[in-house]
Amino acid sequence: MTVESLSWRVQDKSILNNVSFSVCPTEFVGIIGPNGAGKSSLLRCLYGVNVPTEGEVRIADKNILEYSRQALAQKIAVVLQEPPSRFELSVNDVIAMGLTPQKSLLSFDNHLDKQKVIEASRQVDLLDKLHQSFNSLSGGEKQRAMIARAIVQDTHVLILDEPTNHLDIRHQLEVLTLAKSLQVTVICSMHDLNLAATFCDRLILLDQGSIIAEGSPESVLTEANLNRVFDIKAKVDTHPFTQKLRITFDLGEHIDAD
Ligand SMILES: Nc1ncnc2c1ncn2[C@@H]1O[C@H](COP(=O)(O)OP(=O)(O)OP(=O)(O)O)[C@@H](O)[C@H]1O
Repeated sequence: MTVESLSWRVQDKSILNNVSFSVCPTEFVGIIGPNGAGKSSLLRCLYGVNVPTEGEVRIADKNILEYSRQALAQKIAVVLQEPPSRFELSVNDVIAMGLTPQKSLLSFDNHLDKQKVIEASRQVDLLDKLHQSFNSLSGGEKQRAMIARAIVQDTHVLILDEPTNHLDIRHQLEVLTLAKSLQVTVICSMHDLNLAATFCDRLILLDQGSIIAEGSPESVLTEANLNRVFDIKAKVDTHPFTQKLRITFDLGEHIDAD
């Protein structure tokens, strides 16, 4: 996926300014930045809901706006911050909806399809809830069901908008570990900088619609960048378990981060 000189304006307000980057196959890219920085707006451009005012998003060297809805759904699976609440369906049926883009209009679910749904529900720890109604799931369980739906969609690109919203810490780690293990390209907006440091190969730091820094977690999650963009005092050192970066922060009253 390549994003080229992308700008997006609404009602004469500039939300995204001249954003460019490329994502390599199987790379796990995190989009970070403060509230209102433009993370969700950028993701919506990547899956074709926001139409860029300037620039374009390309997959396999073709503008995504030139793909049909079904063709795009064969390329990109999306899990949003808030799971839809209108599904009067079982968990099994919601997950099985992920199979639709790969199928022709009149085909029925076969044994392999059923196996895919069972396997995905097992991966997100919902096997025992397959026959429960989707609406009766907790917020975190709904989120995991939507991730299972994205898994069965079987695309090369997975876009996750704050996927750990609603999840307890164990499920946060499990869902991100699972996303990383899928060996697909993942583009994921995140607020938790420690999870971003642990799971992402590359980070894009957005502020007021522009890329402030891009690169390895070590090059992006610097104390100077974090202090500037989030207006906090940050300390960056090494996580004792993972040996990745660990970020601790404060409004500046308790630490001296000079
Ligand atoms: N359709 C729209 N019409 C008007 N303004 C919009 C629209 N969509 C987004 N915005 C504005 O664009 C800015 C960026 O919003 P966006 O949701 O992309 O930020 P974000 O980085 O995802 O924020 P958060 O971390 O709070 O989820 C915000 O100021 C928002 O109000």
